[in-house]
Amino acid sequence: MTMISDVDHPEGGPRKPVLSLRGISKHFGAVSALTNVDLDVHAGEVVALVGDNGAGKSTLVKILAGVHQPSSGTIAFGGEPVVLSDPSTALGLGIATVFQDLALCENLDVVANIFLGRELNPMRLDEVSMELRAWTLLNELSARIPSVREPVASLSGGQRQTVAIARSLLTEPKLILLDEPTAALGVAQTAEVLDLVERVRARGLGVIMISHNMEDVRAVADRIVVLRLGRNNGEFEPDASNQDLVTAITGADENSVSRRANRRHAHQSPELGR
Ligand SMILES: Nc1ncnc2c1ncn2[C@@H]1O[C@H](COP(=O)(O)OP(=O)(O)OP(=O)(O)O)[C@@H](O)[C@H]1O
Repeated sequence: MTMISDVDHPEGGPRKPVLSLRGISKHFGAVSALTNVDLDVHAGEVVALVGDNGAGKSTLVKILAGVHQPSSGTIAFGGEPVVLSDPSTALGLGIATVFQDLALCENLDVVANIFLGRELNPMRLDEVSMELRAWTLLNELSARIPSVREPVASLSGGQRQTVAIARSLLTEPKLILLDEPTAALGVAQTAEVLDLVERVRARGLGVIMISHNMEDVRAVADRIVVLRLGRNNGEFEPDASNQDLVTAITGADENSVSRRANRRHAHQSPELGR
């Protein structure tokens, strides 16, 4: 597996980002979903994208996946300006996306799901080679899947997420976008998926992970980027204080959020966009 960063800079100069967004805006009619967003992501880096409901996270990921076109701004990928005109262009350039619904085919087995879509089997591998490739990929990810011939309908939430991530790695992307990979998972399955994210990072990929769960974000992210009302409202180290994060996400400081929560007799810590 080639590490992108080392190849880019054999003399050891400053690391170039694999992805650079400059001044990205997106309007849906009168709604400004994103305004002038700048963002860099490096190879081997996990960037957590956090923000309240409607902050623009999904819109940003959909622009990178080629689903939406930005209204203005530029995207550079691998140091070159790119136009992500549709999903297959984004995938072909090396940007893979795992959407929240995972887009798995319930009745098909793990191998068939990993190779779902003709563009993922360009070499027209036969069944045995496909099974071997799927096994190798899952082993590299230390995935806990009992059998690649299981229909995905019989797998746990964490295992299904694993299959979807393995499928996205088949095309050897340089950047992977994960849309709330731990949503609705229990403690053990969340830990399994976060381990998987670590292993994807270790392969030298850049990772953008949308999450509403600050514990997950702190566990795995190298950097936390906060979107608020469609703008980049600050970038934080994973050990940033809750107060700083809550302030950036909601615009209110944590104490005033807690006071409001107490008045409602809430027993949980402030919810961040959930
Ligand atoms: N296809 C669309 N048409 C019109 N408005 C849209 C569309 N997609 C998103 N929006 C609007 O853009 C804004 C940002 O939405 P987006 O889904 O990107 O936020 P988000 O941060 O992903 O929120 P959530 O955490 O709830 O998923 C919202 O005001 C939303 O209503």
